[in-house]
Amino acid sequence: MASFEVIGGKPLKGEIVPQGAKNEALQILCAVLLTDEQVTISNIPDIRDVNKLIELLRDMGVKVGKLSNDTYRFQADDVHLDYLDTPEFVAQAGALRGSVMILGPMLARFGKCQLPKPGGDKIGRRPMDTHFLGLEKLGGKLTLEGNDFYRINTEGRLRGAYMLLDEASVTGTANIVMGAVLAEGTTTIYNAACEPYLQQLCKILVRMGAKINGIGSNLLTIEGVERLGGTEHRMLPDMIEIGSFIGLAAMTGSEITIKDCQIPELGLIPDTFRKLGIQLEFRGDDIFVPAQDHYEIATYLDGSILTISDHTWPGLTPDLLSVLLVVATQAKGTVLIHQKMFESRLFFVDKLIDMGAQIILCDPHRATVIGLDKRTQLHGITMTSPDIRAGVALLIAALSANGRSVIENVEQIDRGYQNIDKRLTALGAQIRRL
Ligand SMILES: CC(=O)N[C@H]1[C@@H](OP(=O)(O)OP(=O)(O)OC[C@H]2O[C@@H](n3ccc(=O)[nH]c3=O)[C@H](O)[C@@H]2O)O[C@H](CO)[C@@H](O)[C@@H]1O
Ligand SMILES: C=C(OP(=O)(O)O)C(=O)O
Repeated sequence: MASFEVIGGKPLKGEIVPQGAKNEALQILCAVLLTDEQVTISNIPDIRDVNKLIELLRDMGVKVGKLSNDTYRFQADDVHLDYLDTPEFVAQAGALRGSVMILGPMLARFGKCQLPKPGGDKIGRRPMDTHFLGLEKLGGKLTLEGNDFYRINTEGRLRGAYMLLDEASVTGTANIVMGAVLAEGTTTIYNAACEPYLQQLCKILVRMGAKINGIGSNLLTIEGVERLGGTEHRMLPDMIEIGSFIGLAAMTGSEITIKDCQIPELGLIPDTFRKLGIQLEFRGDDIFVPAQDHYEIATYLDGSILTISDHTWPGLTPDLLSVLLVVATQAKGTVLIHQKMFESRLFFVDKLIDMGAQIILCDPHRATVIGLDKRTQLHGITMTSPDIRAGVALLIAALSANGRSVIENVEQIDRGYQNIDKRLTALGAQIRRL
C-alpha cells in the first residue's frame, strides 16, 4: 500500500491542465469492441482504472497501439471469446467498475458475455439490475451463478424494444445503448442517464455509424444497424478533477488557473462552488480561482440553511460531494451535505473530525458541516483513503492543514487522478510518495 506524506498549510499557485475524463474513458474504451475496424482515442488519462481496462481489452485479443502519451489505436478484429473463461479474466474484470460495460458490446456483437461482480468503490450497494433488465428486454438471457457471477447470451441478433429504466444508471444506460446500436429494429430507452460522458459515448457511436436520436435527453431512440465502423474520438476533460482543483484552491487559499475546462459541459458544478462562497472567473475556457482568505456559504432566500445534494444529470454529480464537504469545513456558515445515491460515502468525515473539522454525521446519507471560517486550521493526522473521492478530499484537507499528514492506501486516488502528487507539487504543494 502506497502513502502520501503531506506537509500542509502552504498556498499553491499556478496553472493546471485537467486530465481526460476517467468515467468517459471507461465507456469509450468498451465501445471499441463493437467494430472490427480501427478506433483511435485521444486524451486518455494515464490512471490505474483506465490502464487496467486497456490491459483487459488487450488480453481479450483487441490490438492496442500506443500512438503517443494519451492516444491509442484499438482494433477488435480478433476477440478471443475463450479468454472470458479463464481465471485471469475473472480477476481482471472484477478489479474495476468500468469492465461492466463490456457486457452490452460483447452481447450485441458475439451473442454472449460473462462477468464477475464488478469492482470499483465500496460506497454502498451498487445494483446491476438496470443493466440486465435492459439487456434482457433486448433479448439477452441472464444466468446468475451465486450472487456474484453473471452470464448473458442471445440466440441470433438482439431485437429492439421499448424500455422504461427503473433508474437512470450511468453504466447501465451505456451497456444498453451499446447493445441496442447493433440490435434489429428500434429501441426506445426512457429514463436514460444523459450525463456528458454518456453523450460522448452516443456521439462516438454515431460517428461509427449508429443511429441515435435524443442525445443529451433521457429519451433515446436507437435504430439498430448491422455493423459499425472505425472512427476517432477525443475525451472531455475530467469534470470531477476540475471540481477537485476548484475545491483545493479555495481550501488552501491558492490562486489557481484550471486550463481548457470545456465549461459548458460542467453543468451545476461551478455554481455549486459559488454557493459555498468561492469566487470563480471564466477566462475563455479556463477557470481562474483567486486566492481567498474567506468564503461564505449562501443561505436559501428565507435565510434557512443550504443543502447540497446529488442527483442524476443534469443534477449535481455524487462524485463531487466529498470535495464540497471538505471545502465547507473552512467556509463561514453551515451547510447540509446530502449524499442520496450512495449510503457509505460519508463515513470518511470521522477523519476530518479528527483533524479538527466541525461536522455532525446525521445518518449515512447526511452530514452537517459547521464551517470554521479559517479561524482555526485543520491539523495533520495519519489516515487511510477509503475511496477515490474521499481520498482526494482528504488530500485537499491535508494540504490545507497545519503540519504533517500521512494518507495511506493512495492506490484509491491513483485509480482516477493522474500523477496527482507530481502535478500538485508543480504548483508548490509538499507531497511525497512513500
Ligand atoms: C465508472 C463510472 O462511470 N462510475 C460512475 C457511475 O457509476 P454507476 O453506473 O455504477 O452508477 P449508477 O448510475 O448505476 O448508480 C449510482 C447509484 O445511484 C443509485 N441511483 C441511480 C440512478 C437513479 O435514478 N437513482 C438512484 O438511486 C443507484 O442505485 C446506485 O446506488 O455513475 C455514478 C453516478 O453518477 C458515479 O458515482 C460513478 O462514478
Ligand atoms: C465511484 C467512482 O468510481 P467507480 O464507479 O469506478 O467506483 C468515482 O469515479 O467516483
